[in-house]
Amino acid sequence: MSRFAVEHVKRVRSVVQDRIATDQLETGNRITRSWIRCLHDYQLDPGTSAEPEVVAPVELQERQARLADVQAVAKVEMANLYQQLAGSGYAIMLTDREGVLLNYFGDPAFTHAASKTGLAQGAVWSERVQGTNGMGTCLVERRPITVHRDEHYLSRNIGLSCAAAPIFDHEGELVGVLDASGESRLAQQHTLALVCMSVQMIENRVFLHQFRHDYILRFHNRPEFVGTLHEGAIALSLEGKVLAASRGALFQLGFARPDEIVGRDIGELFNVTFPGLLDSSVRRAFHPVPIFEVRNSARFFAVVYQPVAGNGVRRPPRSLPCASLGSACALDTMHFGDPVMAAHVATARRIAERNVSTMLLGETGTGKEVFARAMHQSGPRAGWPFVAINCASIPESLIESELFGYRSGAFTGASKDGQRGKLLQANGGTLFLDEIGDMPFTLQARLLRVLEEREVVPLGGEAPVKLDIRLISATHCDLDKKIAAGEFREDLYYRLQGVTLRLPPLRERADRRALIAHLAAQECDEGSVVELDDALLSALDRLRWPGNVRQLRHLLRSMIALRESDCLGLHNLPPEYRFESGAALPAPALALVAASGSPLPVHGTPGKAPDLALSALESAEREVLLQALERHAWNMSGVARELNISRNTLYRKLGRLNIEHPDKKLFH
Ligand SMILES: Nc1ncnc2c1ncn2[C@@H]1O[C@H](COP(=O)(O)OP(=O)(O)OP(=O)(O)O)[C@@H](O)[C@H]1O
Repeated sequence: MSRFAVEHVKRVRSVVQDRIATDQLETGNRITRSWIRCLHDYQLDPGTSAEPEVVAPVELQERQARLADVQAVAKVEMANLYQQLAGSGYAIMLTDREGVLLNYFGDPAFTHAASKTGLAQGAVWSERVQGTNGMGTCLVERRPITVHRDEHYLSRNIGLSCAAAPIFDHEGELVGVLDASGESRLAQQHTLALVCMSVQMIENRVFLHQFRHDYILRFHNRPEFVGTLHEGAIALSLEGKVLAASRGALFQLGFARPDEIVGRDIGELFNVTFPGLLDSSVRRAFHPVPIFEVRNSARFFAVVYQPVAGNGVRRPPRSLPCASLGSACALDTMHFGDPVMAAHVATARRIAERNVSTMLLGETGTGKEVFARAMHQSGPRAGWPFVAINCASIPESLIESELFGYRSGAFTGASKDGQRGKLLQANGGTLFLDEIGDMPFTLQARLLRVLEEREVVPLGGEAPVKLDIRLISATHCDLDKKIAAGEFREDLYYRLQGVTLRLPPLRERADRRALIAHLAAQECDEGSVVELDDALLSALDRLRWPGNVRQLRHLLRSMIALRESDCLGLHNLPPEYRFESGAALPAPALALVAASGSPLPVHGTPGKAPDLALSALESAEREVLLQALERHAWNMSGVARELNISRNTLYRKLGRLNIEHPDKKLFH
């Protein structure tokens, strides 16, 4: 035994005996308490040279099978965590509740040394067998813990540094431990925080998977956190009774144990009715809706996800709104009888279960992202993340790290904790690559390689991480032209477009009127009903809608917000829309006519000067854009943000509407 080991054994014995002599068995920190258990209760020799205990292969398989649900999810998270820590000599391990090591991801530099101490599959790391250690002591304490170097009880383990966090099931039962262990000199402060985040992710995903055949309410007090590891999740029966709640849900609602809310009606927790909540989730196309908690009136944002079809799916009662019947309904709301959209929905349903890459084409605002989300919702990946990345709005220099992530210290300015790229954030779920036509050419080759090999190597990292994603891409560009111009790789194009769906512009949709009524209903507050009279519907039906469904939604939103009564008519239509719809001449268009001295040509009239060949609506749009540009002192990012469009879309609009900076300087 080395001199350090001998001194360690002496120190452990003296600390424990001191405590026993002074009758302080229950006091002290967690490490001391653990040492006392080891010597006093388990009668372990801190200097033992006994071989590490390992279960037989058959027993290991049985234990792995018992925790199959957790293991399936944990493997992905372990790979992600390993990737974040790779190169720092760490191994990531999962144990069951008896401390038997079920899975091991090891840094090659560490694996050899680790196997000597028993850090290998099948080894038993309970406190009773291995003394004070991350996994075993975490199981006893039921809390996250780090056990660093000579805080270990056995002298043979003092070269290790372990960060471990417990994994609980939805009933609050401890099911296992996730642990990152490495050689102590490489110990990092933030390791325990990363392990805790991974555990939270595992618990959430296991919850979503286990209750995938039930309704699941996912919520947070910030809308952007719904769908992230910070969210709370509550599984609901068809009648709206709480079946189970995730740890995050209990925490946010201020409950200590699941049995405090299981069996309650959702209306006892939030000021909503279950059918109302289902309805508004579907109507809002699965964007979080505000709800209020009953006890403290705290505001949350929530989405109800529908049961995924499959064996054992219980049929919803007849009284629920049609839109909430079954998971396929997310796709149902994509059309109201338009034959092109109906065919697309049918295709999307046929490929819902298969991992076919899909390319969505269509003008801006036709609903490509909404459609992609509906596809995600209707497939088996619904409980997993939907991650959208807009290739046009991220500066070229950042796209690579956004997509692939990076290891700590990979480049100047990189966060010290590294970052998990969007590809890995989407692991298990769907990655939506919006505006793919604007992806820089050099990055296209790298993306293609990742898609072919189905694994990612983060910037500055060495170890590849397996990738399991469904890919949906979208663009308004003519990719054929881009390929011909050498701006888009043909091989990537074929890899992305397993199935191509072109979403029709709003002006070509045969179900325009029904869609208008549907969106108007979505824009109303719960409980209120707004009617659109025939004259208004006809006027809206005649418009050309360059901004498609997005523009329609915004117009309806402002008309509904400004209404004086619940029946909307032509008088509610803003003046700039009236001319084109045939209702009246719009004020901004009049101003333009007056300024130019010419009559205003209708849209597309040939032979006119380009700056005048604008429809009334385009003139109005031009006016609105000019005002926004003035407001933001011609700052493009500010204008794009205010109008909720990408910078690329904004530049396209400026070109189309002949808007130039007054000083003809470059836009910034
Ligand atoms: N089927 C739909 N149901 C409800 N709302 C829709 C639908 N389609 C589009 N919208 C509305 O239009 C807005 C724009 O949709 P989305 O972002 O999906 O369009 P897009 O084609 O991806 O646009 P862009 O090319 O500019 O990114 C959405 O925020 C939503 O409000």
